[in-house]
Amino acid sequence: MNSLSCRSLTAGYGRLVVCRSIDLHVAAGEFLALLGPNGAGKSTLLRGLAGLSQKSGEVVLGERSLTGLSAARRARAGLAFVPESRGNVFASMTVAENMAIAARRTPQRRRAERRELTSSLFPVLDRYAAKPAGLLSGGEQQMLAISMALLADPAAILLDEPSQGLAPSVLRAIGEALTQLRSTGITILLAEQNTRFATALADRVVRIEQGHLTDRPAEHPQPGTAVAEAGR
Ligand SMILES: Nc1ncnc2c1ncn2[C@@H]1O[C@H](COP(=O)(O)OP(=O)(O)OP(=O)(O)O)[C@@H](O)[C@H]1O
Repeated sequence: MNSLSCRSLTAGYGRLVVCRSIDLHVAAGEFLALLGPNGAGKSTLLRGLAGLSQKSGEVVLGERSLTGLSAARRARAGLAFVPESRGNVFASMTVAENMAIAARRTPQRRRAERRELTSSLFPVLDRYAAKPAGLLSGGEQQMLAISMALLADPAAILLDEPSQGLAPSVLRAIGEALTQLRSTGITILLAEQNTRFATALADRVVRIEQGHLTDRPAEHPQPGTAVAEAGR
């Protein structure tokens, strides 16, 4: 696990600047939720950290500067990113093949440990090992996408609205998995519109509005206490 921070991060698309001069620090092992309404810039900030929309500023993972590195290199350096959109899996390949691809750079011994973790987070995927990933439900594809990110053995993970469009029971399963993941000590930055879901899980919450972090206080119950409720 490593801390993740950015300083004066500006991110956007082409000429469009969405996030301007963002300073953010996620401590090693912390679970931070980034909350904000539709279009506030949550995805753009995560994409900036991941190397997909950064225009300027610094991004640092642990002791290592990721500034100037491509998204692929940032991933290899230990920063995993699970984007918002569905279809973050290889649809025509089986669940097992998707997992094997995700774990290909992970050392053999560590790979077995990671596989044990993902199997315990999302046991349903074990039943579908031989099924083409494209035939999984949206929620199961989300579980597979998170599993694939974890199989690469990252130090920190960026999760973009994993709750989006999920049925309450699936949301509950994802929430429980994230609670379990939190206890492994991995650094987590979760972008969410679902305040209830995110505040139930996170150690700390920050808000973003119109591309700026704000000081507006957020509702913040004890970590992990309302996961089941948030999924109802
Ligand atoms: N690929 C893109 N090209 C141009 N503009 C974009 C692109 N993606 C997002 N935007 C714009 O950037 C702004 C912020 O969008 P972003 O997706 O970061 O917000 P968000 O907080 O994640 O919202 P949501 O919860 O709806 O996903 C919006 O005005 C959006 O239209």
